Amino acid sequence: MEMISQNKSFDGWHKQYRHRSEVLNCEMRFAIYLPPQAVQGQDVPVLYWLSGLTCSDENFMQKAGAQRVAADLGIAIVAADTSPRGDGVANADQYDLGQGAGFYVNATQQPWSKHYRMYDYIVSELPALIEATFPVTSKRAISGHSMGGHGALTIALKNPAMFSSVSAFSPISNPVNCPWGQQAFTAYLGKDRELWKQHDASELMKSAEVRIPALVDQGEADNFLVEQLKPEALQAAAEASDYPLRLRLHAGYDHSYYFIASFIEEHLRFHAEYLGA
Ligand SMILES: N[C@@H](CCC(=O)N[C@@H](CSC=O)C(=O)NCC(=O)O)C(=O)O
Repeated sequence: MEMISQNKSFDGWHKQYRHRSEVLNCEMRFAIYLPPQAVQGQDVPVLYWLSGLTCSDENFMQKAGAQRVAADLGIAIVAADTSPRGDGVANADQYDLGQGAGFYVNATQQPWSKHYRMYDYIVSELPALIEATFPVTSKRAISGHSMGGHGALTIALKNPAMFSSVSAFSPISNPVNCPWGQQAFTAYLGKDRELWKQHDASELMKSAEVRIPALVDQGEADNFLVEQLKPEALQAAAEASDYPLRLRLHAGYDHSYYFIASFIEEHLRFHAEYLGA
């Protein structure tokens, strides 16, 4: 693993690393924010952040403004990339499939299955690397935006013992019923829609047996809201299964990082409560 940048921030450090991923079969990059408590030798809990379509490890770290509160609370933040990358990695012409659009699933279909195993990368390889390398505890939370909100919710719902809480901004809440999800799941998982449901937050929430606290924020002026995001499906699933979901709608906010920056402090404080930070 090689460090490729570091910047001091709120008495902690933002660092970017390059590493070889055995799961994804390519070189990957991630970013970590280590709060001052970690710099001073204390082991701290970790929030994993999953970004949306077209993003890398950089969007959240540069735009969300999370470092001040993470420093205050003593939480490390790991921002993953959104897909495998490189010249030898399959890609597509559009922004919502292929590199930058891994959808946090393990692809079973050609030509994607050789590299696109983002589910295993986020659930296994990346946390193992982080916990072996940095001064962190095994207390974890997970959050994300849009495609990354879908990733955070589905990964937490499928692995509730791994995370103490989950949150999302503007998640793709019901991918089996929206164009982004249908396109990605057809390409990565094939045509069997029953298999898609294993990666659909609304479907998973209906039948969740172990329930970790969930917070979702959604802007009402989001131009993807009606066609792609469908938070009403998640709300209905939570009501049907009595899931502890807090879904908040915010007038005037759109899909951008201006929205995320407005509410990230509340998400960090929500996670801190369950992380014991
Ligand atoms: N370029 C596309 C829209 C891409 C986009 O809006 N990406 C969002 C995530 S959308 C869902 O996963 C994003 O976070 N962009 C990066 C940023 O820094 O804002 C288009 O033209 O429609």
